Parts: sequence; structure tokens; C-alpha cells
Amino acid sequence: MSEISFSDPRELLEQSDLIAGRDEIGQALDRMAVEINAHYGDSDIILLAVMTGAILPATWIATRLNMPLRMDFVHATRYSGQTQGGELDFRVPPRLNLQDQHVLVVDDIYDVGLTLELIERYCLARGARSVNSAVLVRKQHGRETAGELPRFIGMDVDDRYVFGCGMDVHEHWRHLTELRALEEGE
Ligand SMILES: O=P(O)(O)OC[C@H]1O[C@H](OP(=O)(O)OP(=O)(O)O)[C@H](O)[C@@H]1O
Ligand code: HPA
Repeated sequence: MSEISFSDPRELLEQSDLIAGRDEIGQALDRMAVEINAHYGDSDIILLAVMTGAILPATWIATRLNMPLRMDFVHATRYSGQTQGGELDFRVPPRLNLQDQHVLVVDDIYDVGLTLELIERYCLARGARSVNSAVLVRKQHGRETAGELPRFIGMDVDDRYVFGCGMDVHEHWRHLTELRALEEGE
């Protein structure tokens, strides 16, 4: 995928297609929440949002959960506003003590999976009792790293650069409540 040049962020929208509308996103979140509520029952959990992309999905999921939960975040990035990933830059660790806690890591997207693999490993090294991941979107391409798939997945998308629902394209359009994909070749 080549990097895009643009002079106005609106051009990025014009060069994209709708993948899932607001209703479809809502239904995916509802399905995930049913699974997460069933999995944890009444156990206390820590919901750990992976910033920045989880900023919307973590909020949307949290408001659908029934158990006692505490919210925290890590800030980790390996795309830094680009469409090609690099090394994970772990900028801010969790504030809460993860020792003996059930940790649900929430992110916007599972692409090759390196980000979640490293964050899950980090939580286990901090003594978490259990660690699971939930993502709104999983990209299907067969290039996943050796890490396990997230336990909770909202929807699968084709191998295109997607944005909206927390995901950025060159840091723009995270706030869209729909999911869009850059046109092929962008
Ligand atoms: O499965 P992977 O290939 O590791 O990619 C997934 C990660 O990439 C994105 O984060 P990004 O690094 O773009 O930072 P951001 O959350 O600030 O957008 C996304 O939010 C995931 O955390
Ligand atoms: N869109 C936004 N952020 C991402 C993607 C994507 O397709 N893949 C990994 N991080």
C-alpha cells in the first residue's frame, strides 16, 4: 500500500468506501458485549484500552458491560499516523496494578496482531490473573504474527486500510461512527 498525499483531509474521505454503517457497528458491539458479559459473569475486570485507536470502541463496549469494571489505558503505537506498521512504541503503561486481575484489553483493530500480542504479554508479566482481548475489527489477510487471535471480535474486514470508529487515516477521521476503507491502491 503506497502512502497517500493529500492537502485537505476531506480528500481522504472522497477516496474511500463505506464498509459498515453506524447500525452495523452497533450490532457488532452488541454481539461482542453479550459474549464478554457471558464470559466474565459478575467477576470484576480491568478494561484496558489501547490508545489512541480504542478511544471510541472501548467506550462503546464499556457502556454495554454489566460487571464491576475499572477502566484504564495504555498508549502504544506502531503506525504513528502512517499506513505501514513498525516497531511498537510503548509510550504510557497502565495506571492500575494488574496483579491478580482479569484484564480485558480493548483495541479498535487486529491487523497483523503484533500490538495485542505484546500488550497481552506485558499484562501477564505484570501478574494479571487472566488476559483476553476484544477488537472491533479483525483484518483478514493471513499475515498474522504467531500471537493468538483476540477472543472477542466484532467484525472481519478485507485487507484494506480502514478508518473511522477510532481508527485514523493520517490521524484524521477517528471520530466517524462508520467504518470506511481507502480505495484500493491508495
Ligand atoms: O495488529 P497490528 O498490525 O499491530 O495493528 C493494530 C494496531 O494498530 C493501530 O494502532 P496504531 O499503531 O496505528 O496507533 P493508534 O492507536 O494511535 O492509531 C491499532 O489501533 C492497533 O493498536
Ligand atoms: N486502519 C487503521 N489503523 C490500523 C490499520 C488500519 O487498517 N491497521 C493497523 N492499524
